[in-house]
Amino acid sequence: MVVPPDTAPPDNDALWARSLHHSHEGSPALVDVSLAVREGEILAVTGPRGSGKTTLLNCLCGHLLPDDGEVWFNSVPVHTLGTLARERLRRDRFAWISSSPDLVPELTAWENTALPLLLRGESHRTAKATAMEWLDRLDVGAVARRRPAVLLQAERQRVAIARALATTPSVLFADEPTAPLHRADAAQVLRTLMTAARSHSLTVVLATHDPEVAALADRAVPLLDGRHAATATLSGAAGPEGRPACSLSA
Ligand SMILES: Nc1ncnc2c1ncn2[C@@H]1O[C@H](COP(=O)(O)OP(=O)(O)OP(=O)(O)O)[C@@H](O)[C@H]1O
Repeated sequence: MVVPPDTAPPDNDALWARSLHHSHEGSPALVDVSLAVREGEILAVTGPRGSGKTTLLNCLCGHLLPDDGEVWFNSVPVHTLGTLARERLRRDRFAWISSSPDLVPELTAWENTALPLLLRGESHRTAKATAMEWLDRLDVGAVARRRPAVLLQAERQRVAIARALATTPSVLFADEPTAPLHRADAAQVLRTLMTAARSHSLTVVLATHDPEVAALADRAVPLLDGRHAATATLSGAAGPEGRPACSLSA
């Protein structure tokens, strides 16, 4: 389906992007990608290495400004916001899980998990209780008082996931969230992540190259070389809920 240039973002879409273009140092990473993510939907962005998944997630969450195109979060035009407003949006409404857990080395596991809650203004007591609850759900409650340096990589990743979920964000961006975990570990962590997302009606945008991980999502948007991979064959095709699998302006 072609998105006409004067179309307003639909009310029931949490995230909506039109005709995104982005280049890294002159090399195109995203070319004319448009998509919509509904409230509470788990959307997988799939594709091989270098297909533009991370760049797309960064544009959607306002970390990167697209060279061209629009990104709307509810009724907020993210692409027009200044740096501070985009930082506030990411702090207050979004959470991000990457494939490498970027924990603060000086803080313990529970302090890392509580940090975004404290930055949002929650009390120390509430933030700690919420952090401990999520660390328990991710099976790392026992290491809550340890610093990242003495944790296993898999434990650090679970802490990073607990930190993201503890904020119950409006949108969770997860970029290969289980990449550093062994297969069985990854399956268990993904189940926890999906259960938490469903029970809290989180909107999730999940970048993955793994078809088994993508199969857990409600819908998948495949990228290849920065473009929607199915441009030629799927344009206008209905998705599982009777809407276009991905709206393209190409
Ligand atoms: N900071 C950067 N500087 C220069 N080129 C970049 C940068 N980030 C990404 N790229 C390039 O942009 C293209 C898309 O990269 P991107 O990381 O978005 O893809 P990806 O699908 O997430 O890949 P991966 O799974 O390897 O992370 C690739 O060609 C990549 O080399």
